[in-house]
Amino acid sequence: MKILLLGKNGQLGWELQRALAPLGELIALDRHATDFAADLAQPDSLAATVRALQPQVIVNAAAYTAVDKAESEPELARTVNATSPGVLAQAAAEAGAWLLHYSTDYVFDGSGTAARSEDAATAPLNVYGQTKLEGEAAIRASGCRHLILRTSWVYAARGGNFAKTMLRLAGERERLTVIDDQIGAPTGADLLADLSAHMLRQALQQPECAGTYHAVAGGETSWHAYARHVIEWARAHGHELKATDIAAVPSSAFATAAQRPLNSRLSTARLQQVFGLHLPHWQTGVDRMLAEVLGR
Ligand SMILES: NC(=O)C1=CN([C@@H]2O[C@H](COP(=O)(O)OP(=O)(O)OC[C@H]3O[C@@H](n4cnc5c(N)ncnc54)[C@H](O)[C@@H]3O)[C@@H](O)[C@H]2O)C=CC1
Repeated sequence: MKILLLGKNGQLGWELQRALAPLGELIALDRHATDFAADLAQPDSLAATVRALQPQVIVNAAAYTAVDKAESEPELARTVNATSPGVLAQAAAEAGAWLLHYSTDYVFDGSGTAARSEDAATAPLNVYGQTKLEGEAAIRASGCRHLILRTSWVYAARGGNFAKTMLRLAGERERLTVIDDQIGAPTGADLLADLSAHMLRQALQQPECAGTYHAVAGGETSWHAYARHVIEWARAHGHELKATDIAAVPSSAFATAAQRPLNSRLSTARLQQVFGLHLPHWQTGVDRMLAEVLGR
């Protein structure tokens, strides 16, 4: 089996290179690939890449993920997050290939406190969420066999992430202020990549598993409790940090270009039921990432 992976160097793409490798011949590209066009800002070039490579599976880990910047670059965000996934989906439909694609909790408005199911009404608050939602719709409209995994608060050991930023700030300052009114589940790119591989393997055998799934780690937290957890973990493992006061503040204390949903709780009942997979608690993955990053 031939698998085409786009966006190979993002948080998720990097982990997918590992997780998808045992499933078949993996061709992993990023936007600067020279042999085959793989820049999602250039939708017209993508169909030729699919036709030339003839993959049985296309995995799209590429996305415009700069949530605040998207407010001032809506056209580029839309091209990368909606138009190009639609082109890939059309090409997949024509080739009889599967498309595995990722979306976000930001397709919802985050009202209330309940965990949302896949069928809950969408109402994005920002350009990024709107373009990701349009990408989902384009994939469904293409008629290709697909899996769309909506995830949230993705982190990875490689590259920058929220936990690393908190550790750096906690080393520099006595007082940190962190938002406590956005609730969600930090989800490791490694977990998401492993889920992807398992789900893909089953879906290839059972095409009726195609569809949209919420894929996030277990449990829930706020950014504030997440930051406290990270700092306490580091202290418990012998790291000296200056910060003694981790103050909880509302989202309104931080002015950002894009509005973010307060309630990012996603129900994973469908994923667990259809695929029989277990979603470990978010702290399990974060602790593992911290051990990797801090070398303990
Ligand atoms: N990071 C997060 O907190 C969340 C991410 N997601 C979704 O998960 C998926 C993976 O996200 P991450 O790995 O965290 O993002 P990332 O920002 O780490 O990686 C995105 C990748 O897309 C590539 N890319 C950007 N523009 C491109 C273009 N024009 N052509 C080709 N490649 C391009 C980037 O170079 C990068 O390698 C995306 O679909 C994202 O929308 C969903 C919810 C939360």
